[in-house]
Amino acid sequence: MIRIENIHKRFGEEEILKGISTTFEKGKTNLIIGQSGSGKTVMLKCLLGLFSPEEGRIFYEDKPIQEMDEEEQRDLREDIGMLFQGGALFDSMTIEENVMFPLRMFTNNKKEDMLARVNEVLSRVKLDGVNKKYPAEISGGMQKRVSIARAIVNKPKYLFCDEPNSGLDPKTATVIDNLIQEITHEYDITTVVVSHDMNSVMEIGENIVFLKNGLLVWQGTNNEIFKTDNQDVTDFVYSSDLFKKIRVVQQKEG
Ligand SMILES: Nc1ncnc2c1ncn2[C@@H]1O[C@H](COP(=O)(O)OP(=O)(O)OP(=O)(O)O)[C@@H](O)[C@H]1O
Repeated sequence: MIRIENIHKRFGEEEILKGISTTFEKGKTNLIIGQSGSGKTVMLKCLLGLFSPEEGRIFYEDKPIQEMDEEEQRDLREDIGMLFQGGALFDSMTIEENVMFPLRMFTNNKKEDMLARVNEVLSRVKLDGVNKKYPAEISGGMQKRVSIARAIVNKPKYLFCDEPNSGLDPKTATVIDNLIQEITHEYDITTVVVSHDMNSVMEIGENIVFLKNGLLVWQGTNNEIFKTDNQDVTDFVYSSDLFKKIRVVQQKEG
């Protein structure tokens, strides 16, 4: 569980996050959504400790990151899996080496144990047998699955995903969304996904935080987001023609 208590983040004169409080629960896919420039990435970077908010606190379980000593911060880093936009695999490493990388960084495990774990997570993302291939030799969707395998190889308690679907076709994007959600439930991870994508909102939005101009203006589930009358949210949700048409049908059906 991650709890955010009234965080403010400024750059010079400009206040980007204007007092955000919320909770991201364990075992749920938590989404941060909002228009471009609303502060999603800045919020993600605050959660990761890459930016320090001027005010407010961020709790991992019941410990604020601001009060963690170096050892606690290192432990926290080990507990975090990251799925970067675009996948961010190392091109010159094989799939096996890519997935093993966090284990080499953070553990002193024996090579055979690391390999067993790599095979376990590759199998979990349905990529058995690709170990010796290079990223350029597999499809974009498969690369994303390798990135997911790498993000979970060290059994993280927290998983952060930055636009996990960018560059994927809608069908593959849905496969990736569902995989993220399944893994979140299976391993009881606190997952936070930054997204623009309405399909992701529909598929996996178990707890959605909607930001506008650095403020949290709405929070709820994927079922609730289609029923809300909050104008900011409906402008965002129904910005595509498809969703506008769905809304008209829904309203006709009462
Ligand atoms: N390091 C920085 N220094 C100064 N301003 C920054 C910095 N990082 C972000 N900002 C500003 O903060 C605001 C919010 O940016 P942020 O990247 O969080 O938006 P976003 O919601 O993630 O947008 P997008 O969906 O386009 O990625 C923007 O006005 C941006 O220019």
